[in-house]
Amino acid sequence: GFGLTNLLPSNNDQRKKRLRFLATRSNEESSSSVASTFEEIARGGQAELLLSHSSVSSYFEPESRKGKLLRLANQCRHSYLTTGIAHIPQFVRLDLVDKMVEEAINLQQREECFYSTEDHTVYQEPNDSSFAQDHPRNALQRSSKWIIDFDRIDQGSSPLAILYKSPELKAFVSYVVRSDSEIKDDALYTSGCPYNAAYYNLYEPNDGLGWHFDKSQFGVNLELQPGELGGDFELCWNTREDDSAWCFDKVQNVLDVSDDAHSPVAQRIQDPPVGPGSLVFFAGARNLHRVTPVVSQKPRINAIMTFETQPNQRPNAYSLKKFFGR
Ligand SMILES: O=C(O)CCC(=O)C(=O)O
Ligand SMILES: [Fe+2]
Repeated sequence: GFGLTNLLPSNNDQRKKRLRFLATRSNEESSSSVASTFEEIARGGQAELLLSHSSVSSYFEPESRKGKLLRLANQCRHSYLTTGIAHIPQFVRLDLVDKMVEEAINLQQREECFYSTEDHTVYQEPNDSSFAQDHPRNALQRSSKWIIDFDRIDQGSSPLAILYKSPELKAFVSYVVRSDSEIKDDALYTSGCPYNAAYYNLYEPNDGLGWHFDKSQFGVNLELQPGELGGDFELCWNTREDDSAWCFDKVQNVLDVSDDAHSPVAQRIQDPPVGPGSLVFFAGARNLHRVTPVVSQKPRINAIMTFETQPNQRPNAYSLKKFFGR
């Protein structure tokens, strides 16, 4: 399904009417008040907890240990470490969720987007001809979705860009995801890539994402318009011990039996029941994950924010070409 054709009525007059409606709506929006700082964005959602301490560096110091924020952070950290996923419902308010949904749809209408349809390997690495074509190293996955990448988002006014670039969010993400005992340095960086730093995903009917490992080290998923039917996020916990191990046997196992509900692999698939505004931390570089095909008409929309342990990191050319068209 191609987005524009699905979103707009097929009748020409109706299409024009719909476009006029969308245009008026976006004019009205820009004249209404827009949240332009992290503080404004955080109000009214669980993200507000990130404002409850005066400086970012004091969030997690002993004197605030009894705080709600630390409890939430520790719950997330524990869940992330033991299941590869942590879920915070209602992290951002619904009016901001609506703003982001509208931003994504408006950019898609203006064709500021890329529809990825190419098959890809699980590892997001080019084919290696020293392995058979059906070996997990080369096995192809079918995916399709729209991406509105970071470069297409208004850096000054988009709530997504403001959220992504805020030191408050980064400090929180760092606390949750960088808790492995082998990691001494807890620094975390936003991406050096102008495209995959933070982006919107739009899945229309039949769109979905095959099994894959992420190229960015840490991914945080902000759910905006979860799929009504289909479009489930599934993560297979413990697929590989580190970001570069191949673990062909485990990967093969997931590819072979994951659709069998009684298989041990299926039981390791995490699928949190998310709602609009949910924040989901997922260890996507280490754990195979996918999005099942969307069945209902309403598109599934979310935003992915990526973080790295080193500054100026970028995904490889393969991933940029296949998914971002860049
Ligand atoms: O859309 C999702 O829920 C997951 C997206 C994802 O895995 C990705 O963009 O790499
Ligand atoms: Fe992913």
